[in-house]
Amino acid sequence: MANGSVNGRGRRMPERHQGAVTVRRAVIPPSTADERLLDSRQRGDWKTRDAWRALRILSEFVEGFDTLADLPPAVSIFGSARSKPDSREWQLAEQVAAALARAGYAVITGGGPGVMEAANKGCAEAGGLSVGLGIELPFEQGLNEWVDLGIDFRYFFARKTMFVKYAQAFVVLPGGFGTMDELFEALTLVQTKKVTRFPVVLMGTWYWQGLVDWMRDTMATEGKIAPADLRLFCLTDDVDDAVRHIVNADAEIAAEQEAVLARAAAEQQAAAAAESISDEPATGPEA
Ligand SMILES: CC(C)=CCNc1ncnc2c1ncn2[C@@H]1O[C@H](COP(=O)(O)O)[C@@H](O)[C@H]1O
Repeated sequence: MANGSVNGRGRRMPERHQGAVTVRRAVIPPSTADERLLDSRQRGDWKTRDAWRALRILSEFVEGFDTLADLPPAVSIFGSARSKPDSREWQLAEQVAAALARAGYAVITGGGPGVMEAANKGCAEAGGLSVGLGIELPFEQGLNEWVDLGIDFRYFFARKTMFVKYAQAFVVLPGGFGTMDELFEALTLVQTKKVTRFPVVLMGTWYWQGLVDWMRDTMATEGKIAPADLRLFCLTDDVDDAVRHIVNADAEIAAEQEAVLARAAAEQQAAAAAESISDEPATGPEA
């Protein structure tokens, strides 16, 4: 990720974060790690370079898992990097993040500007843990100032794993390609049962209603999704509604997990009791 930080003379200087590494001015390479990995024109040296890259990719997972393992329950919030503070989605992001923080959730965003910044701000100001998972980009940018725990990633796919692994739910506000990518990845994971019972809340009915109508009238009608798939997300502009949806889903999952544990414990107890009966010496008239 690139960032313009301010030097001693108050001037902005070009800066890029590449995972743990920060480079400035002439040392900034002309492309990003993702771009170099995905560029198939350099296939000739894949055996040596890609093998090394695999270790670097692994290290991003290790860094992410290590840093985020102790996170409290969290919600990932997505939305446009281009939204301005006076936009409806900025306001909504700030409010829902604050409400989630008050409900005890950490908030995870992409750490960038726009809706991400709004969500980090809402969370931080409400006293929640505000997390930003930044990404190395070819143009100047940095973690927004409201991120209190930040990790910079080189690779989009390693970063995306963290959004899912360390969140209990997704809230998706109006956005462009990046937001669509994150929304549909989440829906695909739930639809294919790679993650179970993962609430996805769409906020901003003025923006999403057209897409939801198209999903119902075209996608479902033409059999590309099941009608039940339309229930994998909820659409609301009401902050309390959104938080309630997430809290209720969480409570249901916790109750289900408790029931599974209780069943397993009861089965274990029954098996142990049966074993002790069969171990007892036989008594009776013939004994
Ligand atoms: C001004 C600008 C384009 C900055 C880009 N800076 C970014 N910084 C961090 N995450 C990003 C950025 N752009 C896209 N993303 C990712 O994609 C989503 C937003 O993409 P979009 O603006 O909807 O398509 C975010 O939720 C985020 O995870």
